[in-house]
Amino acid sequence: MYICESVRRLLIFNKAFRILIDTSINFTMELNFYKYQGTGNDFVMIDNRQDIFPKNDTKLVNFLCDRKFGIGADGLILLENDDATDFKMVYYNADGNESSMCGNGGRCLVAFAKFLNVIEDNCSFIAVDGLHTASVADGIVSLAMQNVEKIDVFDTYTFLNTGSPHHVQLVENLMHLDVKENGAKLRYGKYGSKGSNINFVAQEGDTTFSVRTYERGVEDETLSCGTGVTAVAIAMYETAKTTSNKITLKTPGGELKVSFEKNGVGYKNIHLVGPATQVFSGIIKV
Ligand SMILES: N[C@H](CCC[C@H](N)C(=O)O)C(=O)O
Repeated sequence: MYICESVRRLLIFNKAFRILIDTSINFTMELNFYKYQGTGNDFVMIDNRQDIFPKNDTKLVNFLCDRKFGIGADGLILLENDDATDFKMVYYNADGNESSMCGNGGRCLVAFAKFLNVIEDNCSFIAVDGLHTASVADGIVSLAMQNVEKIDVFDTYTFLNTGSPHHVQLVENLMHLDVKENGAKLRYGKYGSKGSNINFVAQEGDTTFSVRTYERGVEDETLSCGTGVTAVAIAMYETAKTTSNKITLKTPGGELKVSFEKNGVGYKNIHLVGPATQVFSGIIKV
C-alpha cells in the first residue's frame, strides 16, 4: 500500500515540478524557475503556491544559487499562498539558509507576482519581518519597508535593522576599497556568527550617496542591497549628512531611491524604489 501511495503521490502533476521515476528508482525533479534581478542583486524565483518545494533542503538552495554548478544567484525566493495577503515571501541567502528580509528580492517578487497574474499594480504580502505593501508600473517597483525603531550611532559607523541588520560606514576612496576583505573582517570580527551586512558609503551630493555592500549569507560583495541602501539613507539623515528625506543611492548595479519620515526616535513610511527585471526562465533537473 505504501509503495502504491508513494508512487501515486510522486506522479502528481504539478506546474512547478515534474517528478520523474527512472527504471533504477532514482527520483529526479524538474524544477521550473525564473531568474530576476533588481539593480544587479539577483534571485532564483519559484512559484511555490502548491507548496511542493523542499524548504528545509539547504544543500538544494545552495546548489541552485551556485554560479558554476547551478543557476547562480545571490538568493532564492519562494512565492507562496497566504490567507490574509496577496502572497507570502520566503527568502534564502545563497548559502542555502533562510534569512531576514531582502528589499531587492521583495521588489523582484512583486514584479514576479504581476507576471504570474497573482496581482495587478498594487499588492500586500507577508515576509519574515511582517507585512509589506508595494506598487509596480513599467518595471519599477515601490516597496514599503518596515518602520525603523532603533538606530545606534557610533563615532565611525551607524548600526540599524531595516528588515536585515546593517553596519553603515563612510569611507575614503570607496571605488578602490576591497569590499570583500574589509566587509568580511567586520561581518565575522565585530558581529560574530550572527553577522551583519556591511555597507561602505561615499557622499556624492546633498541627497546622493554611493554604496558598496558586503552581504551576509552571500559572503561577498553584491551589486546592490535593498535593505542596505535603505539603512544608508536613514543613517545619513540621522547623522546629519543630509537634510532631505528623499535620497538617491548609487550602487554598482544601478540607482535606487529611498524616502522616509521621521517618527519620534525612529522612522516610518519608508519606501525603496527601483527597477526589477525578469532575465530568463528555465527548467532544472534536481
Ligand atoms: N543577505 C541579507 C538578506 C538579503 C538582503 C539584500 N539582498 C537586500 O536586498 O535587502 C541578510 O542575510 O541579512
